[in-house]
Amino acid sequence: MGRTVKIFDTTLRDGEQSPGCSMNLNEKIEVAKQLEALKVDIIEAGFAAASPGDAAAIAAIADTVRGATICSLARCREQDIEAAWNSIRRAESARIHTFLATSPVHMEYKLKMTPEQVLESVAHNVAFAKKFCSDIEFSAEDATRSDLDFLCRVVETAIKAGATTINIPDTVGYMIPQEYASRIKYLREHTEGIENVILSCHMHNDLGMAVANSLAGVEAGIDQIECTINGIGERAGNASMEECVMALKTRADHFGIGCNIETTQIYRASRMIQTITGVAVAPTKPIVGANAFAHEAGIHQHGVMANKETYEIMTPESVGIPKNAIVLGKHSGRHAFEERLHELGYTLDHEKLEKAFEKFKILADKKKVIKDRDLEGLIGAVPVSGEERYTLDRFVINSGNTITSTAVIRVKKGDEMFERAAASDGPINASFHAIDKIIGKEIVLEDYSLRALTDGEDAQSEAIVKIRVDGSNEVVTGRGVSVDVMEASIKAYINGINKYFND
Ligand SMILES: CC(=O)SCCNC(=O)CCNC(=O)[C@H](O)C(C)(C)COP(=O)(O)OP(=O)(O)OC[C@H]1O[C@@H](n2cnc3c(N)ncnc32)[C@H](O)[C@@H]1OP(=O)(O)O
Ligand SMILES: CC(C)C(=O)C(=O)O
Ligand SMILES: [Mg+2]
Repeated sequence: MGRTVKIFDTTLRDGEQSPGCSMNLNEKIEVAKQLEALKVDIIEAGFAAASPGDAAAIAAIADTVRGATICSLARCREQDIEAAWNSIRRAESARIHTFLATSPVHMEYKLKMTPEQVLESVAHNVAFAKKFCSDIEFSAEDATRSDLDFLCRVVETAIKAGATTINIPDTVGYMIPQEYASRIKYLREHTEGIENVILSCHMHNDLGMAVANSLAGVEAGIDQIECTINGIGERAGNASMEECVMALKTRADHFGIGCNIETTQIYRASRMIQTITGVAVAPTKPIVGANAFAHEAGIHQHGVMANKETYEIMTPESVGIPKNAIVLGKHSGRHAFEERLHELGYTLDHEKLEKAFEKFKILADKKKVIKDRDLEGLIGAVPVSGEERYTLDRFVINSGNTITSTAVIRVKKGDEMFERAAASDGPINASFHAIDKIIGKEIVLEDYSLRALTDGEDAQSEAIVKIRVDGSNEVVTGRGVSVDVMEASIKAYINGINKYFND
């Protein structure tokens, strides 16, 4: 294979801009490590000027991750660029990514700048960033609704000022593949110096064409795809990494273009993002959805039994969905347990493995067969982030359709026990109110969901809560897993509270 494209992952920046997809420091580091395992070329770790928390997370990732370039976004403002540099400066390889909108509507109404002022700002700020860092990316925000000749001038200006990567984003997901390809062709033919830089695409999915547009861009000469795990991102999301990468791999006959991604890490990355954000992908989501490799119809099943290629264009193993060779249950030992975790992509240190094994045995007493989803639930998909300040000790709930629900909850904090009771119109509310009394803070429940992790009567439930503590701007995601729906819900609420205190 001749050409390769770089994969620029922006799960931690644009992905985190998805409503409800905020991540804390430990979670961002876990995601960054998984991106390292995926062998992405560039990790956009955040937007340093957005908040001290964002800047700290980028710096921690710059200190931790090796192999990938670590990048921070910055507006065309000196203070943003300085904040970006300060957060990435310790990375093995660092990039400042600065951007400015170039479409008439953005320039006039949002920036209140004339086209000439935009050109001046690009020249000034790219040159300013270049003083700190040799690797500079410039993005012309809303490039796809910008006047093409003006866009050529902007790109030329950025290149002259020192940009080494030029991104042509479809900020509002407006493009059609052929149209984007011809824009790229026009830019390549009418922009001085463009042959000396990396050309990048960054497509949004408002019309469901982010992946198709990225691939059309690559065919038209784009060298870098900006994308996110599970396609999370602003509004309808960004181009999904797993779809772009597997399209290039599966249709190598058509594209003849490779990338460095270790595709067997895709499934784990997808599960990790779902667990951390509490945002599940649709069962029909390509590559990573629960049905992506399931065959329901008789004719399909018959075909697959004869030869998988009748209905499978890629194998589940190629994206890291492991074959279920070992059945885990109450008679399984540490070796089989550890082996299965390995197959699922988890390597736990001795202490975490022992804790997980203990939990596994307790669960195996309640459930006949422990499935992969149960295991992921059990180890929390990512090793427990931060210290567990509060843990659930016990609960008693009284509920019915003709009575007010009451809950008595006992929570452990260090060596102390705290117990409170509360009444409400439902058992979940009553439990959460009892916990609020113990914590002594105002906690607003923004969202709550419950789903079965596996099928069958003894399935474990996974509860996800999104809470806001003490009027904080940050919504925290908590997660709890149990065969008992009430226990899962209470654990999720306590997990969210622990995360709030760990942030
Ligand atoms: C297409 C994208 O995804 S762009 C990235 C979007 N991501 C985010 O916005 C998340 C992080 N953002 C934030 O935390 C905040 O918006 C901050 C800290 C960056 C700025 O906050 P505030 O100072 O309160 O400004 P606010 O967000 O209300 O408005 C944006 C300001 O930046 C200006 N601006 C927007 N884009 C740019 C740019 N690329 N370069 C320079 N200025 C810009 C706007 O014109 C506006 O300026 P004004 O305050 O002088 O009117
Ligand atoms: C900052 C830029 C690259 C962006 O996210 C967009 O234009 O969508
Ligand atoms: Mg974007």
